[in-house]
Amino acid sequence: MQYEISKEKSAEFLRQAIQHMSMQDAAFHPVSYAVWYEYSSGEHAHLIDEVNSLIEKEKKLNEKSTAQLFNKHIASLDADSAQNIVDRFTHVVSDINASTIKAGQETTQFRKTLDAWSGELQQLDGKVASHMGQLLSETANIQQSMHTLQHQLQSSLQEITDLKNEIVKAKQEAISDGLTGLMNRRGFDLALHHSLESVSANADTCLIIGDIDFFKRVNDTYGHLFGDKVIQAVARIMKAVSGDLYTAARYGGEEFVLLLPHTTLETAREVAESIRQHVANISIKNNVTSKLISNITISLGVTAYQPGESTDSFLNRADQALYTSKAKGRNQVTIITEELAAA
Ligand SMILES: Nc1nc2c(ncn2[C@@H]2O[C@H](COP(=O)(O)OP(=O)(O)OP(=O)(O)O)[C@@H](O)[C@H]2O)c(=O)[nH]1
Repeated sequence: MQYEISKEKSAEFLRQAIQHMSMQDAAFHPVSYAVWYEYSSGEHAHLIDEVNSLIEKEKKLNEKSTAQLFNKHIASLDADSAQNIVDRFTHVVSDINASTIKAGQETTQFRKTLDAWSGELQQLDGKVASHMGQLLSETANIQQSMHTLQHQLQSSLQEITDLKNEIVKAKQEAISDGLTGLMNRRGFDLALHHSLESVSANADTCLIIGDIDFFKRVNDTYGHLFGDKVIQAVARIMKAVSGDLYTAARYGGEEFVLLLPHTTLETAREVAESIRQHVANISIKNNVTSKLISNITISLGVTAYQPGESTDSFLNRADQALYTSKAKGRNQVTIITEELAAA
């Protein structure tokens, strides 16, 4: 879905969407707003066809058919697009809410004025007093409708807040690893791109890739659950070593990465060496035999970013360093500089 449209055009879609929504049986909420916004934008031929045929059959869309349309045509959007829809809806509802509050205040003032006049006019002319009574009762009805609308808008705003929180949570979950709480590969790739795009990215940005040694054997010998505990223990080390300075992630099954901005290759090597040593000191209880298992090791590769190179080339060089460590017997750190990689 494209959102690169002019403000005027999007305001026009909003206006049309609200008009359509007001004619349906479904309440005003982000889901129906999203359906009608997309309908009004004219972008989704399938959505438009289905809405038109539903309206032809049912006259109005109810909650169920609106939710079905949303799930079928809109729920597949990514978190950013969903966020976009919610943000736009928040603005619309907040604006309407503000106008309603203002209109409510004006109606209250109007009623007060009528009340004051009513007393005076009653003494003068019975007919005028009767018209005044009608005006007062109609104003009271308007006031009641305003209260109801305000109440509905307040619940819409609450619903939007809940939805926003869910989106924030979904976004967070999309970039974190469930087993370790570290960033996952997707999150790391985003962080890496972001970091390398920044003007301060230079040769003092380093990357460490680590891979637990013979991990298949760990799983085969002690079981998958024990393997998970090992992964979690290594993740804790990565987290502790990173602090606020570096970005750590679980890049794959038993593979970890660490991005070190503003760090020399020598410091990165020391960090990698410290990770290696900490992992070699891991000791985990095997719940089946109650014995402590401590022969866990990790191989690591380290390299420095070469200004202008692609993220793939940066990652590949670190990977090359890691596999040199594996090939040389594991449980060690290898550094590859640009010159060595080219050789
Ligand atoms: N317990 C557990 N195992 C996993 C997980 N993800 C991947 N693995 C296992 O990790 C193992 C990786 O094995 P390999 O890629 O063959 O490598 P390795 O045995 O570590 O050997 P080297 O890397 O050459 O030292 C596989 O057996 C996967 O099943 C996970 O989340 N939990």
